[in-house]
Amino acid sequence: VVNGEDARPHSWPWQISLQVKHGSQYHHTCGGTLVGPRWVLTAGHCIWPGDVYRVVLGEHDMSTQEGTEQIRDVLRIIVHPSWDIDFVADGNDLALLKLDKSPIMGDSVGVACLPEAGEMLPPGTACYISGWGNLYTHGPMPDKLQQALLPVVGHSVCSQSDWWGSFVKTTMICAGGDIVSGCNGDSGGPLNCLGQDGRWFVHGVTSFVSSRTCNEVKKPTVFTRISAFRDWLNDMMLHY
Ligand SMILES: CC(C)[C@H](NC(=O)C(F)(F)F)C(=O)N[C@@H](C)C(=O)Nc1ccc(C(F)(F)F)cc1
Repeated sequence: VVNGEDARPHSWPWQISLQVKHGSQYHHTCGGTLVGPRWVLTAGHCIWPGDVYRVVLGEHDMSTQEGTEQIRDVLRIIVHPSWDIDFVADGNDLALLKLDKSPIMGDSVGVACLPEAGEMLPPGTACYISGWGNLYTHGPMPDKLQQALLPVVGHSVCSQSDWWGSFVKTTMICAGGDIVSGCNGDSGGPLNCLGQDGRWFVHGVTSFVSSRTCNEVKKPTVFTRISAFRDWLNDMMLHY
């Protein structure tokens, strides 16, 4: 997250760290959201065939053991059938991970609320991105979970030719701007937006930023719009 701040510990209890095994060590590769007791939603581009993953929940500061961390193995990975890393602009950048067993829910770990199918955020809605991604382009990863307030950019603006043009689809959400943005390592994490009832809802899954620089003018962070995939999510979680 570029130009963000340390999140209050565990204020986004559905935020997870997706970690990939290299040799005998695991390291953070993407964010994700706990969307069911045994289900984590992340980005399709976070998943590479043959890699071994684990999920860390209740995490805040990656450099210390805080006693709130819970580690779970991944039993099954379901990448959206229409996701293609060579066609990022087509969207469908989603993957569902089934955990070997549910984490223990409490103050540090909880399931996210998701928007109903088709629910759209009015432009200008203030949402928070959260993640352990780079603090700036080619910069370091933070130890503590970061967050930043990103205003939602309407599709009519975001699809202008000097913005994302035809690379952005209506199955995506644009948010942020030239000051605050997601960055590599935030991939797959949540876009947290305050609902009418005072609860926080996760509306987006962090998908892409400019390939030139994370916080580029007129290239807001692009998220997969969860409300466009509720049927697929429900079908998968019911069936597998
Ligand atoms: C998509 C991921 C590989 C990666 N995502 C992120 O860093 C994330 F945190 F924003 F999710 C990314 O945007 N990386 C940059 C370097 C990139 O490749 N961006 C990119 C932007 C637009 C498009 C296009 F045009 F296809 F839509 C493709 C890639």
